[in-house]
Amino acid sequence: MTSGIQTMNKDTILKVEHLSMRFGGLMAINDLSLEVKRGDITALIGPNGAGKTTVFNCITGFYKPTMGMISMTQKSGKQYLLERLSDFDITKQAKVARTFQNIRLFGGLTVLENLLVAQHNKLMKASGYTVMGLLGMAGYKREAEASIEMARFWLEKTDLIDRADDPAGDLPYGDQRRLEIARAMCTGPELLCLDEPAAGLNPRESLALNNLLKSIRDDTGTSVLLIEHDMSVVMEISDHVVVLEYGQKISDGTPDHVKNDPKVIAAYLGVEDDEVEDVISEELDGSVQ
Ligand SMILES: Nc1ncnc2c1ncn2[C@@H]1O[C@H](COP(=O)(O)OP(=O)(O)OP(=O)(O)O)[C@@H](O)[C@H]1O
Repeated sequence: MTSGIQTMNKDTILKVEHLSMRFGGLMAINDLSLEVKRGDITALIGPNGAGKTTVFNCITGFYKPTMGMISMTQKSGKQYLLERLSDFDITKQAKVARTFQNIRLFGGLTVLENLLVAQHNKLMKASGYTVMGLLGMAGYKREAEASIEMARFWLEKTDLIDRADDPAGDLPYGDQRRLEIARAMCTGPELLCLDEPAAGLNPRESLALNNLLKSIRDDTGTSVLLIEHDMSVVMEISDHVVVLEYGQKISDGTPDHVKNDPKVIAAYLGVEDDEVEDVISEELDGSVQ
């Protein structure tokens, strides 16, 4: 895991500034600022309804924020203001990919086809957007081979190579979750946003997911932003954790820092800050008896 000092030296890939999102009378996100460092796994955590998915939806263009700025800086130095782009361009130009809380694969297509469809934009560009291009151009053939190679790489990495020709909908749940991540990686993202990737996984699948995410960070340099309720996953793989409650940030730092932050303990136990000490000692007394 990355030390705090190394993290300070990293540059910022995503900067969320004064983000607010209102749904009618409900302020789901209220003046939220946070940063994601390049090459880190950053976890966004918080109790149910804290606003985590809403933040994801603002970053990935599914919602237009009521206020605030979301800037993404690519490795090349190119910058994008995500709140001004469509969801399509956030993936295509800014290179932000995401998965959803509820799996959204093409269940009737094979595992391999799901990974090839993800690379459709690149292939169409290589064809010059013409049928003749599809049929004859050398550039298209090269790109098609590269797409298959990319799909094969991620099938191996996610341990799905033996299921390549099976319909995605036939895979067990844990395999489908990994396929979603493979599909997102096939778009060549610089930032990968994962909404509850460990939800519904058994301990063996959860361990495989941890290893996959660490390998995505370490071997490809892709930055990862994840929402996760499973604290064993968050504490094991994150370099940086941001905690939300009622649409506001209540803690931000290393996993150790947030784990011991009284505000976070209070949020998870559902008590006021000044009652935390009492509740913790009561819990300890209870566990000793
Ligand atoms: N499209 C919407 N319209 C109205 N209210 C919404 C909408 N999306 C989210 N909300 C509300 O915004 C608040 C934050 O919801 P959100 O789904 O972002 O929380 P969350 O932290 O992701 O929760 P969970 O952990 O349960 O997924 C909730 O009160 C939710 O009901």
